[in-house]
Amino acid sequence: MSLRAGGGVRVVVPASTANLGSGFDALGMALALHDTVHVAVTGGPPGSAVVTAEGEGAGSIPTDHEHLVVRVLHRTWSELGVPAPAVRLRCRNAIPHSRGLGSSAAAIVAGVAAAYELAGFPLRETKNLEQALHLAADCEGHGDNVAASLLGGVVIAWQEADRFRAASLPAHPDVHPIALVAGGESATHTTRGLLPERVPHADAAFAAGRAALAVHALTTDPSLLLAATDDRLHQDYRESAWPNTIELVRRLRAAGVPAAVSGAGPTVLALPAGGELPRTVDTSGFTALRLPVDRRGVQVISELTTAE
Ligand SMILES: Nc1ncnc2c1ncn2[C@@H]1O[C@H](COP(=O)(O)OP(=O)(O)O)[C@@H](O)[C@H]1O
Ligand SMILES: N[C@@H](CCOP(=O)(O)O)C(=O)O
Repeated sequence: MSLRAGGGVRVVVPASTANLGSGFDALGMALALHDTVHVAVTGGPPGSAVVTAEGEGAGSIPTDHEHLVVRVLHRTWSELGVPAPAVRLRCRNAIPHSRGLGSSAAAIVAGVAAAYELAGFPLRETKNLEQALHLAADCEGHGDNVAASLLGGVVIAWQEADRFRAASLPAHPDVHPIALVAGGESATHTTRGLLPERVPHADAAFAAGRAALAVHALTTDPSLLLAATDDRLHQDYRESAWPNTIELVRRLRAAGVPAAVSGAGPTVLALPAGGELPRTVDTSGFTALRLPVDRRGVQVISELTTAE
């Protein structure tokens, strides 16, 4: 692939559900709902960008160098030490924005992945993949959702010194995610502002046990998902932003369904045994989407394009 006019890539990137209840900023899972971004290198003024988008966010997101994917392309090329060419982007967005399904993380991963591949740093090489993960997490501010979109499967994200790292594990075949997508929006940076500086030691210990259990439950023994998805680190602190979301999580859990806020909300993630929600729980106001786990993470395909 090449940064010369005529080079291009198609990037297909999955949504994510972060936190999984107990694993605030540490656990994520990729979901089979995908955005597609075509990036073409053109012969226009270096650094310029023209974006067309259809689907989610079309009409409200920028169509120039302020577009999130373009900003990330530029930052990535700058870090790689290569000059930014002119680009044309075509985006088909299926991931709803500001709902807790990782739309910004997916856009960031699309930008980093496209920039790496076009600059000749393929993500199949471990060193490039590790650097790309760090850069994407640094753009997002935490690693859980970008790691899921980049790597697929169930991810564990952590930091060593200032370095973001992640590992991906395959989900158990009996994990059947249902996203109950809320009608309203909630910006992640707003609800991060509702979190306290400190939490009680007992809650930290509770979270450590349940998050470790969540890895076991998601990969090996889904019968433990109800206990594993119980949270004390973020959901209740954010309740004022989406009371209906918290109420639905409580009703599902009272009915024995493993449920948590998806990412920073307001969507609810349910992981019912057998993949069916009980009819007794009223989910009105939310749209249920069955979204299998995406196992592959971001896919980058080389494309030849027209140069202008
Ligand atoms: N595909 C996209 N293209 C451009 N910008 C995007 C895209 N997806 C998300 N964004 C930006 O990210 C914002 C949503 O980010 P955030 O509040 O973190 O919610 P989410 O949980 O959906 O990631 C959108 O309002 C938009 O500004
Ligand atoms: N751990 C983060 C996850 C945010 O995910 P998003 O998909 O809602 O952006 C948080 O809870 O803030």
